[in-house]
Amino acid sequence: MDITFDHVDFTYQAGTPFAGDGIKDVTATIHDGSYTAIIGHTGSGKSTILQHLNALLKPTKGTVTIGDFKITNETSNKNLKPLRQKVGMVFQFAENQLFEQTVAKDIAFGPKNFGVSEEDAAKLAEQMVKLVGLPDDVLEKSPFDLSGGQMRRVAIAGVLAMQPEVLVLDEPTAGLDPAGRQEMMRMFDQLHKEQGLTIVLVTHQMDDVADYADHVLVMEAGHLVKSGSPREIFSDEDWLNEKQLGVPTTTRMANRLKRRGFVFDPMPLTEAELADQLVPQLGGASRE
Ligand SMILES: Nc1ncnc2c1ncn2[C@@H]1O[C@H](COP(=O)(O)OP(=O)(O)OP(=O)(O)O)[C@@H](O)[C@H]1O
Repeated sequence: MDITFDHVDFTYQAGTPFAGDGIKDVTATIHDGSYTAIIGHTGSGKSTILQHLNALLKPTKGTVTIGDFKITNETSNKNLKPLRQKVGMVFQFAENQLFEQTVAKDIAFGPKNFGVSEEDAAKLAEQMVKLVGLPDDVLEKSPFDLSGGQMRRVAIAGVLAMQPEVLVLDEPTAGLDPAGRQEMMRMFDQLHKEQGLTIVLVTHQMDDVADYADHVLVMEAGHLVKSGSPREIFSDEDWLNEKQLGVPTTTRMANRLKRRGFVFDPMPLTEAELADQLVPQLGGASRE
C-alpha cells in the first residue's frame, strides 16, 4: 500500500488567531514495502506528517492517499476504522499507553475492539510477545512490573496485534540505553524484512537512518526540502552542514579520512562498507 502526499498543507487551529503552519505544500510518496526515515530539526513537521498517515490529522489543503483511502479536508471520520488497522502508530514513549492488568490483556485489547474473538485475540497476544522478543512468561505479568524496554516492547506488540501493513515509529528508541536501542532497531528491521512491513521512522539518529532506511525525507520548517536514498542524502556533506543536520558516524569518519588522502567511492554509510574500502588502502586484504 503506497502512501502519497499531494500538495498537502496542514494548519494547526486553522481559522483562529492561533493558527500555525504544521506542514506546507508537501508532495511525497512512501512506497509499499519501503523503510522510510523522516529527519529534520525540532518543529520541522515530522510528527505532523506522521499523524496524516492514518488520518489522525486531515490535510487543510491537498490530498493524502493511503492505499484505497483518499483523505482530504472534507473526509468524514466515519469509515476510517479499517485505515487505523492498516497503519499502526508507535508514538514516543509508547509504554505510557499501557493500562491493562496483564500483558496478555493489553495486547489483546486492540484486536478485541476490532471484533476479533477473545480466543483469537489471546492467541495473537502469544504470537506478538514472541515477535517482539519477549519470553512467554510475561503474558500473565502486569506490564507495570516489567523494565522500561520490555514495557515498550509490549506496547509495540499491541500495535502489531492489529496486523498492520505499515508501522509508523516516532523516535521509538528515545530514552533506551545504547544496547536496548540497538536491539529494538534490529527488531524493527526483522519485522520489515521477515513480515514485509512498510516502516516509517522519525528519528534524530543518523546512524539508524544509514543502517536501516532505504528512503529518506528531509523536513525543514514545514517543507519537504529533500528526498532520496540515504546515500544520496548523506553524500552532500556541505548541504548537511549548512542545514546543521548530522551525518552517520561512519560517513563523518570517512569524510575526515578523505581529507587525509584516503579515497572512497561511493562514500561508505555503514561500518562494513567503511571497512571494505579502508582495509585495501591500508595494505590489507578486503573482506571479500
Ligand atoms: N498542537 C499544536 N498546535 C499548534 N501548533 C503546533 C501543534 N503541534 C505542532 N505545532 C507546530 O507545527 C510545526 C511542526 O511541528 P511538528 O511537531 O510536526 O514538528 P516535529 O518535526 O515533529 O518536531 P519534534 O522533533 O520536536 O517532534 C511547529 O511549528 C510546531 O510548533
